Formats: sequence, structure tokens, C-alpha cells
Amino acid sequence: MTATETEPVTTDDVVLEAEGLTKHFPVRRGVRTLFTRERRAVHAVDDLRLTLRRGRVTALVGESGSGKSTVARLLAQLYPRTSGDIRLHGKTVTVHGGRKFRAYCRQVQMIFQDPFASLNPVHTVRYHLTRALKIHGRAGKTSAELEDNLNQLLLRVQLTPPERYLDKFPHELSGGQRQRVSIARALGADPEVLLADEPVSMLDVSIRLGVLNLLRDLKERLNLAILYITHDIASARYFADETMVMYAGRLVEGGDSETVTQHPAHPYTRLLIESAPDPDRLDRVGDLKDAPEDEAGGEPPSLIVPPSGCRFHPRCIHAMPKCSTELPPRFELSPRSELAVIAGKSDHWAACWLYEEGAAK
Ligand SMILES: Nc1ncnc2c1ncn2[C@@H]1O[C@H](COP(=O)(O)OP(=O)(O)OP(=O)(O)O)[C@@H](O)[C@H]1O
Repeated sequence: MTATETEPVTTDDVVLEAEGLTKHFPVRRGVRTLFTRERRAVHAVDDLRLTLRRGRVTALVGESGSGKSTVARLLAQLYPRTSGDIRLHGKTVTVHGGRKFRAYCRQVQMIFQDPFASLNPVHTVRYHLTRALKIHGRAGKTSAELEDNLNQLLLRVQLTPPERYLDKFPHELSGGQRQRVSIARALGADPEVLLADEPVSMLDVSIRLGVLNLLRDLKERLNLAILYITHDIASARYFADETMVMYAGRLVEGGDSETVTQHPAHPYTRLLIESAPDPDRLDRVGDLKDAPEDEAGGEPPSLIVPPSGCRFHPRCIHAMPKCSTELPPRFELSPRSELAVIAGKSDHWAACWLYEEGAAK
């Protein structure tokens, strides 16, 4: 096994890429640090590499505070980045509001966790969708065309018949229907990328699957690239083609979802899976049964002074001396998925010293 090299992805399917993406939020000075030179910051995202492809869902999984929402906001250009590159169709994009921002939003749309908060309670569905269509120049020339476009949007998110929903206010809809309206509003831009930040976590369990199925249907019919942010790794297996696992601001494992969820390599991914039992799990038992990954217990670390080396090392039962001093690179793992075997390469990697050649596992 070797550490993967950073090679630019050249496939036509790649829509949005991040390379070395970093976001540090400065911390306001307290009385103790007022007269020192020390500048403190929350290291929310560090050196993140991510690729979103047409017609694919990529899940970004991690516990609360690991930096997932910050990644989505950086990709949506809602936050300026500290460093790193964001490329849309291979071209670096940095926008600070205005016309450039609107042009970017036309291609990259975001769906938020709480549809009630993201819809204005004093306006109807018709208002929200008309506004989105007008902003993105897709309202049509006549009122009949506008009406037709509004109906199309609601049909796309399976709110049928559309006339039943168009003049409703957000409070007259269920949580699932509100999230469908948010998705319809995002589709009003006719985007290529959807950044979905915990899109179902505030919905009743019984309707989550319906909304995820809708997103999957849209991915297939509209060939969308979707970033699915979640703390629920079991849903990533069901819904996402690829899964990336994030811990304390850094990606620690990635690969096709089946492999990452059924054969997790990084001790943190194993811990996540152990704490979210999946009755369907196939053959995970072997190596995991005897390895209670959170034996060391503990909490996620401070992101103001993150642990040196691997950020998971203070909680890791496999930690070696090197783990606390040296940052592990991405190590490619042996291929397990059929696709990877056919392609003759592995798409599964883990940033963990356990996978360095010669390391005792
Ligand atoms: N605007 C901000 N200013 C300062 N710190 C921030 C800001 N936004 C996020 N953070 C910090 O950055 C870290 C990552 O936060 P983020 O919201 O991205 O995590 P998350 O994985 O999405 O968590 P959750 O699932 O709870 O939303 C946290 O420590 C958070 O406190």
C-alpha cells in the first residue's frame, strides 16, 4: 500500500472539486490574550480534498462539530476560505457576492437542514418558487409560461397536483412537504450541483426515506452531483455512491459507500458504525467484534488547539507513538468493490498509520 498522490481529476463527469480547502475562524481575544501576539482560531476544516461528479451522490459523514456544514458553506461560496482551491468544471472560483455569486448559485445550490427556517413564513409556495425562477432568469416571458414552470417544479418534487400546493404558506405544509418546496426552489436555478446539509435530519423518521428517494430520483433524472451531509452513516450506505468520513476538520476515510460502511478501515469510521447499529451489516463482525473502538472513550477534540499528528489519536485504541506526532497521509487500501476491481484500482483510502506498509494492525 502506498500513500496516494495528488493527481488532478480529469474526468468529464467532475463538476465541483475542492483541493486543500481550509477554513479557520478567528477567535475573539479574551482578557488573558488581549496583550499577547497570540492569534487563536477554530480549525474547522483543514486541507480537504473532495470531488463531486455528475449523477453521483457523495456523502460527507461525521459527528457534530466535525466541520461538515462549514464544507458545504465553503463550496456554496457563503464563506471565504482561508486557503485552498474550489474548481467548477476545472476552473478556480472565488466569488464575493454580486453578479458572479448569482452566476455561481445558478450552478451550485444549497438545501438546508431546517426547511421551516429557510422558507419565509409570510410568503406562499408560489412566491418562493417565482422568486427563484426570476432570479435565475427562468420565469418565462408570459404568465402562462411562469405558471407552467411553477407546475413543473412542483411535479419534479412530487407535490401533486401542483395547484393544491402553490398558494399554501409554509405552516400549512408538513415537514416533508416543506423540504420538497426547498428542493423545488433549489431546482428553480436548474443547477448542476446540490449541496444538501442534513436534508432529512429534522424530519420525522417515517418521511425521511421519501425525501432521500426523491433526491436519488433527481440525481438520476437530472444527472445532478449531490453532496449529502449527514451524521448518520447508515443512511450514507443506502443513499450515497461514495462516502467520505470527516473527523475534527479533516477527512479520514473515503471510498464507495458499500466498502466504507461494510469494511470500515479507519478506527473513527468503525466507531461511528459501532455507535449507529445497522441490522443489515454483512460481515463486519470479524475484526470489529473484539475491538471496541471507543474503549479510550472521550470527546471530540478542541478545534482551537487540535491534537498534533492524527486528530483522532487521543481517542484511538490502536494509537502508536507516530500517530501523535505525524499527520497520516491517505493510504490506498486493497480493492473490495467490483467496480474497483474492474478498474484495476482501489478507490478506498484511509488516513491512518495502521495502513502504512509494514505497520502492525
Ligand atoms: N461562524 C463561525 N465562527 C466560529 N466558529 C465556527 C463558525 N461556524 C462553525 N464554527 C465552528 O467550526 C466547527 C465546525 O462546525 P460545523 O458547523 O461546520 O460542524 P458540523 O459537522 O456541521 O456540525 P453540526 O452537525 O453540529 O452542524 C465547530 O467547532 C464550530 O463551533
